[in-house]
Amino acid sequence: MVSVGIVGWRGMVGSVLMDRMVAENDFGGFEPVFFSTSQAGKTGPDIGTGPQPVLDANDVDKLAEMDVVVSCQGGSYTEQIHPALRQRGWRGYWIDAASTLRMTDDSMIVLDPVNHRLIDKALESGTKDYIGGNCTVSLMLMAVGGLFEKNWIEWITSMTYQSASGAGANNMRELVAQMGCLGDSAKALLADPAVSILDIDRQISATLADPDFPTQYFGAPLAASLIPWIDRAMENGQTREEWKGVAETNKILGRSQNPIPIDGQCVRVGAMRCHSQALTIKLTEDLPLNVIEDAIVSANDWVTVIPNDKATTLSGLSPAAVSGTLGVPVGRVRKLILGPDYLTVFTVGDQLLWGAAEPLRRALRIILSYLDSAA
Ligand SMILES: NC(=O)C1=CN([C@@H]2O[C@H](COP(=O)(O)OP(=O)(O)OC[C@H]3O[C@@H](n4cnc5c(N)ncnc54)[C@H](OP(=O)(O)O)[C@@H]3O)[C@@H](O)[C@H]2O)C=CC1
Ligand SMILES: N[C@@H](CC(=O)OP(=O)(O)O)C(=O)O
Repeated sequence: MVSVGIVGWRGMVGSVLMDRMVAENDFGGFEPVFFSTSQAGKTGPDIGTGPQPVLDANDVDKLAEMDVVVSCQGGSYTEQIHPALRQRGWRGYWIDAASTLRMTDDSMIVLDPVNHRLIDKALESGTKDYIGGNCTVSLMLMAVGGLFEKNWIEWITSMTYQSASGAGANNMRELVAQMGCLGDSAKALLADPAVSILDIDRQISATLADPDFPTQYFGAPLAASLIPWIDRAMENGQTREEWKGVAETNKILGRSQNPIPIDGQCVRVGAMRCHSQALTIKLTEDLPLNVIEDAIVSANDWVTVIPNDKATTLSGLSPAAVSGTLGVPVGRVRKLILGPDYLTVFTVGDQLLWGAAEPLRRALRIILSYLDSAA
């Protein structure tokens, strides 16, 4: 039976992955083996088949016994373990959430509703590293993959509204702590309807500026504010998150030789786990909106078009509405006054599901079924 080593199952992305695998009955037909850098010898996650022993995730010999390794452990783990495994001749499949291997020549970025055909080709040609894409990129492609498929996109500029979860579990906690701190500081003033809103605003501003305001992880207030910087600086003035938009999208689409220009500003906002994006799309031709919407919704089973009215937008096109679901709504679809070939859309998606865990569990299924058919 195929053995699948799972590393990083305790973390945020890994826990979402475990939940999805249990929900989809993915555990079956292979032998799961759980690894941890800190819990070796303890009991693993409950996957409905009784307690699982946990092995040491730094034990390269044990990992090398696996046919497939799935890692949600993070980039430094990948940097250390992946080369060690390959150097000792391991030819197994490596599926990873971390960005480390995404742009290597030997890897495939997996987002099967968009690039299943390329994944199949990669399997046939012997590719062994299958890496989940950047969350913002994967969610953008889930939203408007239909327009890419039709070759209707000349370029895109994306303005993002990215959730705290993209920065990690501690950052999510810090966002909630910041919200709590602000709420507490204004509580007495809010209780008195006669208090001026400007007094409340002054109180909030003072709390945001207080040296004790919790900013250890974000480095700045996020609640009642935003942070227009994600990831590290690139030499050309982009942040790395912005660079990933063009680099990863074109790799996922297999267009590295003939890339579609994509650029914009990536901004952290006070949402918990859904990234939102406003896209300006330069179309290759003037297409009617109904034709555009048809192409968007027919691209995959999760994307929907939200009618461009206030009530439906408020109820269906927000992080609050989408959080914890696999749905990828696309709304505010209209032509810009810039011209008939300038389209704008707004889209929201769960950053931990389609943005991280879901492409990995589906890549595992594809690889297992490939191994099964090759056996
Ligand atoms: N966060 C995100 O939204 C996204 C993350 N990714 C990538 O996924 C990878 C993992 O990210 P993420 O899940 O956020 O990382 P986490 O920090 O949540 O988890 C990583 C590891 O930390 C260890 N750990 C230490 N203390 C705890 C604890 N109290 N609870 C749970 N785990 C703990 C666990 O390893 P051990 O069992 O060995 O102790 C765990 O596997 C990163 O490479 C990231 O780039 C990709 C897309 C989106
Ligand atoms: N950088 C993303 C999250 C993430 O982990 O991205 P990547 O997998 O590309 O490092 C964000 O902060 O929202």
